[in-house]
Parts: sequence; C-alpha cells; structure tokens
Amino acid sequence: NLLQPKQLKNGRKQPPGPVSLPVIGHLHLLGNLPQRALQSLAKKYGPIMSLRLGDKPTIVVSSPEAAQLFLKTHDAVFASRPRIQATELMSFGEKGIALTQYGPYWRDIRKLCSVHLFSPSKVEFYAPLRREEVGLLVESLKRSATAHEVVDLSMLLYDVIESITFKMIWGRSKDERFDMKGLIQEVARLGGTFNITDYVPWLGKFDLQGITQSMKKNNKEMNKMLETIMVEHEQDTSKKQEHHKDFIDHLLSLIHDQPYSPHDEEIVAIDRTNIKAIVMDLIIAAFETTATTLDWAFSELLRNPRVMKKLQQELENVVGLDKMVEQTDVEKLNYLDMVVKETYRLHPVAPFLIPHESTEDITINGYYIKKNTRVIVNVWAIGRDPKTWSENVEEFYPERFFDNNIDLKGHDFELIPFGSGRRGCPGMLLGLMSVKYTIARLVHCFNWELPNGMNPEDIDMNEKFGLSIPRVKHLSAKPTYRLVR
Ligand code: HEM
Repeated sequence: NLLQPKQLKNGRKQPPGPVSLPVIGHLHLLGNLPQRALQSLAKKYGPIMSLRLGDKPTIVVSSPEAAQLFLKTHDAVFASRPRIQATELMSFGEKGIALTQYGPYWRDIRKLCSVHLFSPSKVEFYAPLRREEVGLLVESLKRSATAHEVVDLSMLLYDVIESITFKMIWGRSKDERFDMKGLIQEVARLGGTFNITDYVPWLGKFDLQGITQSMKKNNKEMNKMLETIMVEHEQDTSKKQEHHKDFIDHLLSLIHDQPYSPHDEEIVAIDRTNIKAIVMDLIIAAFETTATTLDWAFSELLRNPRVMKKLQQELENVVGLDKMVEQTDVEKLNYLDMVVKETYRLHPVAPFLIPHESTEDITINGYYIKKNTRVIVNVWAIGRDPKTWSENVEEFYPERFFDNNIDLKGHDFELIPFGSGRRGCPGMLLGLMSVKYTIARLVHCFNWELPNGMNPEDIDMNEKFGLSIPRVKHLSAKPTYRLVR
C-alpha cells in the first residue's frame, strides 16, 4: 500500500513517499514543471507526502486541510525559511524579508515595512501613481486601436507594472542606465531553479548549473544599481512633500530620523545594506507576481469571451460608458473579484509559495517531522483538486465563487495564492489593487480581439516554472476603443 507511512527505526512514522535514490533523493522526479510532477505524486502518496530533495528532508502539502495544519495550526513551527544559496548571494545574507529565517530580525523588519509600506493607507497613497501609469497605457492602446494594430499585451502589462513598482519604490519608472527588468527577471529565474548546491552541498564547488556564478554577477549589478539610487536619494535635498515620497525615502528616514537606540527594543537597526536587501526583495515580490497575474488574467479573458463580455457588462452597469473606472469603483465590482480569484485558482503565480522550514521536531496527524524539514505547499495542485472544485477544475468559471465566501486573505485554505499566516504576503492589498484596477480599466475601455482570426481555444496556455510561473509565449491582441468619451 503506497499510502503506508514510512516506519522509522525508533517506531515513529514519517509521511508516505516514493522510494528515493542515493545522493539526489527525489530530485529527478521534479522535471521541468515540478508543480505538475508533485501533483501526480500526491495523487499516489497523499496530501502530506515526504520526499528527500538531495539530502534535505521535505514535506509536500497538497490539500486545503493539510495546508491549514502547516500554515495555521502549527504556523509558528513552520514559519522559517531554508538557508539557500540565493539568500546568501542575492539577498545580502538574510537582510531582507522574504528569505530571512524566522526570528526577531525578520519580525521587526516585517513590522516596519507593514506600517510604512503596506498598510491600507499606503494603498490609497499610491492611487494617483497607479491612475497615471495605467492612464498612459490606455492612451497608447487608443493610438494602437486607431491604427488597427495588434499589440504585445504581455509586454505592455509587464511594462505598466514595472513603471508602477519602480515609481512606488524609488520614484522613477524607467532608468536608461540600468536594465532593471532584465536583472529582476534573472533573479526570478535563478531563484526559481532547483539549485543542486542547496540540496547536495558538496557538489556546490563544481557549480554544475552555473548558478553560483550567475547569482554573483547579478548581485554585483544589483548592488551597483541600488547603491546609485540610494546615494541619489540621500543627495536630494529638495525637501520632498509627504505625498512625493517613495519606499526608499521612507526607509532612509528610518536610518536618519530614528537612530537605533539599544534601550529601545521597538526599533530595529537598519543600515544601507538592510535597505538594499529589503528594496531588492520588494521589487521582486511586487513586480513579477503582479505582472504575471495580469498576463494570466488576460489570457483567460481572451480564451473565454463569455466571461470578458460579462465583465464588460458589470463595468457598464456600475460605471457606465461615459466615464473612466476609478480605484474607488473597484470594491463594487463583484464579478471582477470572482475573475481575479478564478485566475489565482488556476494560475497561482507562486505555485509553491516560498518554501517554509520547521524550527523544531513535531508530530502532525501521527507523522513525525524533524526540525529543519522543508515544507512545500503545492498551491497549484490545491487549485485543481476536483474534490474541492468539482469536476470542471480545468474550466475558467468565475461563477464558482458566486455563492461561497472564499476570499484571498488566507483564511480559506482552498485558495491561498498569497500564502497564509505569519509568512503570508504582506503586499496583498497593494498587489490586488494594481491587478484589479488594471484589468478594470483595460476591459472597460477596449474590446479585445485575437489576431488573424485566431480561435480563443488556440491560445497557447503553456507555462514556465520559476519563482513565478509565467506564460511561455507572449499574448497578442487587437484593441478597439469602446467608451463614448
Ligand atoms: C499581486 C500579486 C502577489 C502575489 C500573488 C504574492 C504572493 C506571495 C506569496 C505566495 C508569498 C509567500 C507566502 C509564504 O511563503 O507563505 C509572498 C511573500 C511576500 N510578498 Fe507577495 N505577492 C504579491 C504581491 C506583493 C507585493 C505588491 C508586495 C510588496 C510591495 C509583496 C511583498 C511580499 C513580501 C515582502 C513577502 C515575504 C513575506 C515573508 O517572508 O515574511 N508581494 N507573496
């Protein structure tokens, strides 16, 4: 019986799992799309499965009930992160948030950022910025519509989120001196690759995948870019008004306005390296995730003209055709909310969240799990489980959210694209506003047609695996302006 727990010598039981190979353990089973490979394995071995990735014991969690056990019931035990090479080489040695071990430093930094950068008032604070950037995109699409042009929608969506993210973080959208998008996409690629050094450390010195070298190169360039940007912020003596301040201004003021006092436990010591590490985490956490969500949302809307029409109808009813949709309208758009949830169900941009790690030995459901075990939550598989979502799991059907209260906040473990608990995404409100507002504006302003009479079902929906799961191919479409102003 495959579901038999593994019996340990001391009589304890480990969760079931496949037979492993020497040295690599189960690494060979992951393939190019690990989210799918682990989904198939979980069908055989169950929702709490044990694997060994190289020499790292790993638990793969694949059902809502199991996710709740690890992210809520025993949240505190699994709130740490594994020490991986990327932390050292790309996150300035645990000085950021996302890859930093659970403990007082992480807690303080996260609290600081939550207050200064992620709070609901900050979502409002950046509303004019989002309005301006999405407005520029609408204007450029109007010109394409007049010229009957097909546009590279994926590229435009990544560009608008790039502009919003960079302006929010350091006050300018594009900077010809640096290839910011390239550097970030490289981080996402490197961070998402199963790095053999993390699993079979003694192979590290050979750098078989060339990852160590690429990480060092990337970090050198990132460091140079972030240093330049910080120095420019520090040299800018034009006393910025509060509403012109970006993330870096806020973080720098924490060094300059609130010097660390050893007597004051409330304030954590922040120096320039911390700021670089935090800023780097934030751009990666905010840019790829938001842009990839939008790319998938539009892929599904174009593939499902019925849903696109229904969303346009909602916008017409709530906003009308003679004015622009505003961010204050977003909360009235219930069908849009369901479209976004359905997008996340099928395309959770972080298919495994970020790996968690346990900080003590624990027994869960009768299974013994050792300290320092990694936990991968396969959110991708949870979203496609017919037991939760009925047999039409592969169908993009936003109406499935019509008569239930499932939301994205991390209380409903069937849908946790932002994670849940202590390590859940602190930027959710900020990200969701950019996602919803951009979809609303573009669907309200334009009708969208596929190029060359292409059939909706022929859209290539293939995905790549990385830190996020983006589309393999760019999405192209032809806009026609539809508002009466
Ligand atoms: C809109 C799309 C977004 C999605 C789908 C998303 C998803 C996630 C996920 C799945 C995690 C890991 C949760 C876990 O390990 O349990 C995470 C962590 C994080 N996210 Fe987001 N995120 C998004 C946007 C943002 C934005 C806009 C920001 C900041 C401005 C942000 C900042 C962070 C940070 C700092 C962490 C690390 C938290 C920690 O380790 O304590 N995210 N996000």
